[in-house]
Amino acid sequence: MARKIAAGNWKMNGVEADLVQVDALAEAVAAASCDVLLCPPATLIAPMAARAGLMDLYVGGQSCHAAASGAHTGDISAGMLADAGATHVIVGHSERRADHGETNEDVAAQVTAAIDAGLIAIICVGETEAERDAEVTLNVVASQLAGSIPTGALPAHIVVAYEPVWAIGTGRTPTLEQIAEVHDHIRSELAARRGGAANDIPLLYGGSVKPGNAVEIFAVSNVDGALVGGASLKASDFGGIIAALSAA
Ligand SMILES: O=C(CO)COP(=O)(O)O
Repeated sequence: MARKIAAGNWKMNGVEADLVQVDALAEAVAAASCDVLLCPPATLIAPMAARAGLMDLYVGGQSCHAAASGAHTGDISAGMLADAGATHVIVGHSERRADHGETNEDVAAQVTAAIDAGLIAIICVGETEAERDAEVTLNVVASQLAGSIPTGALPAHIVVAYEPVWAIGTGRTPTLEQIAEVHDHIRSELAARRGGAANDIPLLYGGSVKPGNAVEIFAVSNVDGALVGGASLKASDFGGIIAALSAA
């Protein structure tokens, strides 16, 4: 059985004053029966980790470079994220793939770097609206999985997040049947390569998850949690999602 994870991706939002949201999450985290992770901008990783103190809250990065160090202006390495207090890193988010031209090969190299630095890599996959309309969603997701996960990566070191691009920040979500179809497909694709160990890889759904739809999404087969954008910025919303996952 895979661990359950409620993960928040703050994207390029948040300044130090917003860390009060971490304090406000204390009760929800203390009551949680799932892992809780927040991925703030890199500038807030260290202060968030310090703020988390004795709380059972993991802190993660949103991206990392494949190299450990060197002449890569503006980039950050997995080792630097770990040094700042991160335990996880999101890789291959569709916004990185679109804004920075990251390919499956780039993502696979980042996953290797993350694991080498002792981080858990949260690998994002998902189709565009045009791909869904063309009925190639399952193929797209399968080829992203095949290309973005290095063969040597152990299940304990990776998490897969299914994030349909058209559902991100739009308030639209796939139907529960569509989520089940993709998550079941991801599980069987992983099992084809890794056998029974694939069952230990948490599969997160991401894209317009809110407290109001979390309960039904967490009841879907092979959904082990969520990667939450907008609703992770407010402790009251994210707390509701954590509670829904804990009860699932
Ligand atoms: O991209 C996402 C998380 O990585 C999802 O964002 P929203 O929850 O804002 O749709």
